[in-house]
Formats: sequence, structure tokens, C-alpha cells
Amino acid sequence: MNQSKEQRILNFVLQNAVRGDPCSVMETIDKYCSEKEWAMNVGDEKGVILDKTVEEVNPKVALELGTYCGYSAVRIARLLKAGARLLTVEFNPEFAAIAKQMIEFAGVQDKVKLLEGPSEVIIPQLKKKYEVDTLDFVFVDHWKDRYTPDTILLQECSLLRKGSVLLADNIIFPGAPEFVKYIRNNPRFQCSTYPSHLEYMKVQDAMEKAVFLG
Ligand SMILES: O=c1[nH]cnc2c(O)c(F)c(-c3ccc(F)cc3)c(-c3ccc(F)cc3)c12
Ligand SMILES: [Mg+2]
Repeated sequence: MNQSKEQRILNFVLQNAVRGDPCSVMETIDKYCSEKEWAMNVGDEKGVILDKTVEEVNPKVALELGTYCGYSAVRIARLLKAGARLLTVEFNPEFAAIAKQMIEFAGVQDKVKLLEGPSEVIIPQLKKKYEVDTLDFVFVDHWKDRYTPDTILLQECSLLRKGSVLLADNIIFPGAPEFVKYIRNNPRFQCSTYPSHLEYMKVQDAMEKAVFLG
């Protein structure tokens, strides 16, 4: 059976990146996806916005919604301090299988827990099943129609505390207008927008940062 694009990306990393070197894995994925096959990794330009936000927050407990091939999980995990952890949620089993191998090859598996399933099922399990108290940082990069309901669910599950930071990808392209309306009009969030470009393309995109005010 012929390979999926995600399998081809993983194979290219296994053959060309340096095992145990997260930056090498990121660079190799970016090279493949800008030269050979486009894929929906956050990429190197928006990735810098992600890096700066993670470094500013310095999270002990981070959540990612939308693992895909593991590019941003590797990107986030490489910046986490000793003892800090990233929980990343992926509902597509094929993507989860690729991401697991990508995360292990990059050598960040001790910092990352990959949770396979729909976000609306996983989020209510975070406290009891995954021993989360509150989340310091959430990277929202799964499916635009889930951005708002999952942000509401995080609040309902008391997973946000004063100062928790959400960063959402793709708020221009493909766009998440309902989420933008919800979060910018919500007095419990302080929002800021970071204009950028769609990964590997000259198309406008942006990321929205939202700080929970408690
Ligand atoms: O779904 C996503 N989740 C997270 N990040 C994404 C991302 O960073 C993207 F750039 C895209 C994107 C944008 C433009 C395009 F042409 C193709 C795909 C998607 C996406 C949008 C619609 C779909 F039907 C499938 C994928 C996503
Ligand atoms: Mg995205």
C-alpha cells in the first residue's frame, strides 16, 4: 500500500535528521515541507512566535491540541525546563503513530505525553487521569471549529488559572472567526494578535495570544 504524506515526512526525518537533536528534526521537516510536499506544521516563521511565547511563559505543564506529525510538540518540548511536561492531543490514529516516532527520534519523549483521542473527551480527563492541576500554556492548533468549544471546556474543567496563556494558530487562514469573536469579546481574556504567514507559503496568517485573567 502506498505511503501517506506523513509517513514520507517521518521517513525523510529518520534518514536525514540527527537522532536526539530536536532542532535538526524541525529543520528537516521544514526543508521537506517547503521543498517537496506542503504539510500543516506550524512551520519556521510562526514557530518563532510559538518559541517566544513558550520562553516567556516557561510552562511547567503545557497542553497542545493538534499534534499532527509532532513538529510543534518537538518545538515546544525542546524549550521546556527540567521536570516540565507537554501533553499533546491527536484524534487521528495515523497522525498519532507518526508523531510518536517523531517525538522519540527527537529525544524529547520524556517531556511529552501523546494522548490519542478527541479533545472534547481528553480535556475532561486531564485532572484525574493525567494528574493536571492547571495548565500554564495551551497551543491551540487542531480544528478551527473546536477552538471555541474547547476553550470553554478548559474553563469549565477549571484547567486555566490567572495568567494561563493560550496561543491559537491559523486565525487568518483558514481562519477561526467565531473563536476570534469569542475570545476578543471575553473580558476574562487579554488578547493580542501576531501577524505572520501560512506555513511554507506567502499567504497571510496570524496567531492569537490570549491570557486568562482568572
Ligand atoms: O486543520 C488544521 N489544523 C491545524 N493547523 C492547520 C494549519 O496550520 C493549516 F495551514 C491548515 C490548512 C490551511 C490551508 C490549506 F490550504 C490547507 C490546510 C489546516 C487545515 C485547514 C482546513 C483543512 F480542511 C485541513 C487542514 C490546519
Ligand atoms: Mg496550524
